[in-house]
Amino acid sequence: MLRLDAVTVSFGERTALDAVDLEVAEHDTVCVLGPSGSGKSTLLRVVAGLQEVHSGRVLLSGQDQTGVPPHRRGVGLMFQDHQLFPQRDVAGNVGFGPRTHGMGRAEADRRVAELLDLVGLPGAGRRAVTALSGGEQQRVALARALAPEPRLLMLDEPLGQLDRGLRERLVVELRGLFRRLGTTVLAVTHDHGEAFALADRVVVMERGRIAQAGTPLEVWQRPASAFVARFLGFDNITPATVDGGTADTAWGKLPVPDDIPQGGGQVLVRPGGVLLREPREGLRCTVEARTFRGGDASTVTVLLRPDAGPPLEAACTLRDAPQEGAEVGVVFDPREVVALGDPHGAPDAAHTPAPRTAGPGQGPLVRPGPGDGGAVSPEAAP
Ligand SMILES: Nc1ncnc2c1ncn2[C@@H]1O[C@H](COP(=O)(O)OP(=O)(O)OP(=O)(O)O)[C@@H](O)[C@H]1O
Repeated sequence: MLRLDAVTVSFGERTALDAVDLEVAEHDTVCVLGPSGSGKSTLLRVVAGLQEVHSGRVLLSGQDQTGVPPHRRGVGLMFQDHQLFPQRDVAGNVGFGPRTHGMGRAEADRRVAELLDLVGLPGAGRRAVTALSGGEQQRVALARALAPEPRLLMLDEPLGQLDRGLRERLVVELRGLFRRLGTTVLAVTHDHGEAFALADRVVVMERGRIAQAGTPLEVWQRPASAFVARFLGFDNITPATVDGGTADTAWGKLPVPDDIPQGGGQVLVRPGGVLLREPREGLRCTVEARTFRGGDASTVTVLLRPDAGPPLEAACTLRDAPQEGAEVGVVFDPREVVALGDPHGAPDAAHTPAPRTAGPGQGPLVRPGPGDGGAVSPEAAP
């Protein structure tokens, strides 16, 4: 459906997109994730035809879009701030695209009613958009973006301004809606929880480049670099030398999975792999703090200060969480130890899945769950 070939965009000295290759298969939802300034919005603008490329090409359904103006590309774009027309009512907003494309009034009215049903606002056509809640405006904006039946729907921080509870609900609804309609979606967000809940594939950007692309589960289970791991909220990262079944680290010798690359590099230990024991066992640590993870008060992150090495985070249930100031021992679960690629963010070839162009329904769905501030969290992943 969509292909970017080595797309580069520069603003003066600043390279916003640096030879980006990307594919989005028909019916897939791809979420582009990344910190502020990593190039996410520029990527959408390039596909929409709102931003010229300095080199490379954008292809939609195999056709080079060079020189094709935005309104002829057949893509829909929904911005973070909705950009609804305040002087028009809900129906006027949703019907705007079809009407300007020459659809008759009766047919456009039917379409508007259909779309309002679809987004959960049946009968809201005559309401003033200024009198709607943020979540309702969001739905109207979505219905308006869907109305011209774009071959590709692009969403820029679609749930960015909504409160957390609403985002959690809407992200599940959106996913269901896109599945039912078979819409092809390219969305950008800086919230990894949202991306993991919505996407068949996620693309993590770092300074204008793709740091990793894969299914949510692949990226979550095997972050390709320290940058990706830290962006996903993992902090237990340390240099390591792997020899056989152990890694020599600042925390001592860690057991590692059999398939981990040998030699020098960095490892990540996911918090679930930091197991709390009696103080006599394993690496001795002091409990510095305990924090709740997102909305799930039963899961706690325990921040540990080890006798040796950088701080560690352990995940455990509230029931099992030791008190602040307590002394504990830590042992490591090798299944939660992951080798990371280049610390500067270049993908580790061994762990970066090749871009996939599969059809719908093949990506794992990571259900909303507890998270550290995100709308939904991939921590619910298996
Ligand atoms: N019109 C412009 N003129 C100059 N620099 C720009 C322009 N648009 C974007 N940039 C720069 O290009 C880089 C990428 O910007 P972009 O808006 O794509 O990032 P982003 O990942 O969407 O960020 P955010 O999450 O903050 O929206 C940034 O360094 C930004 O300052």
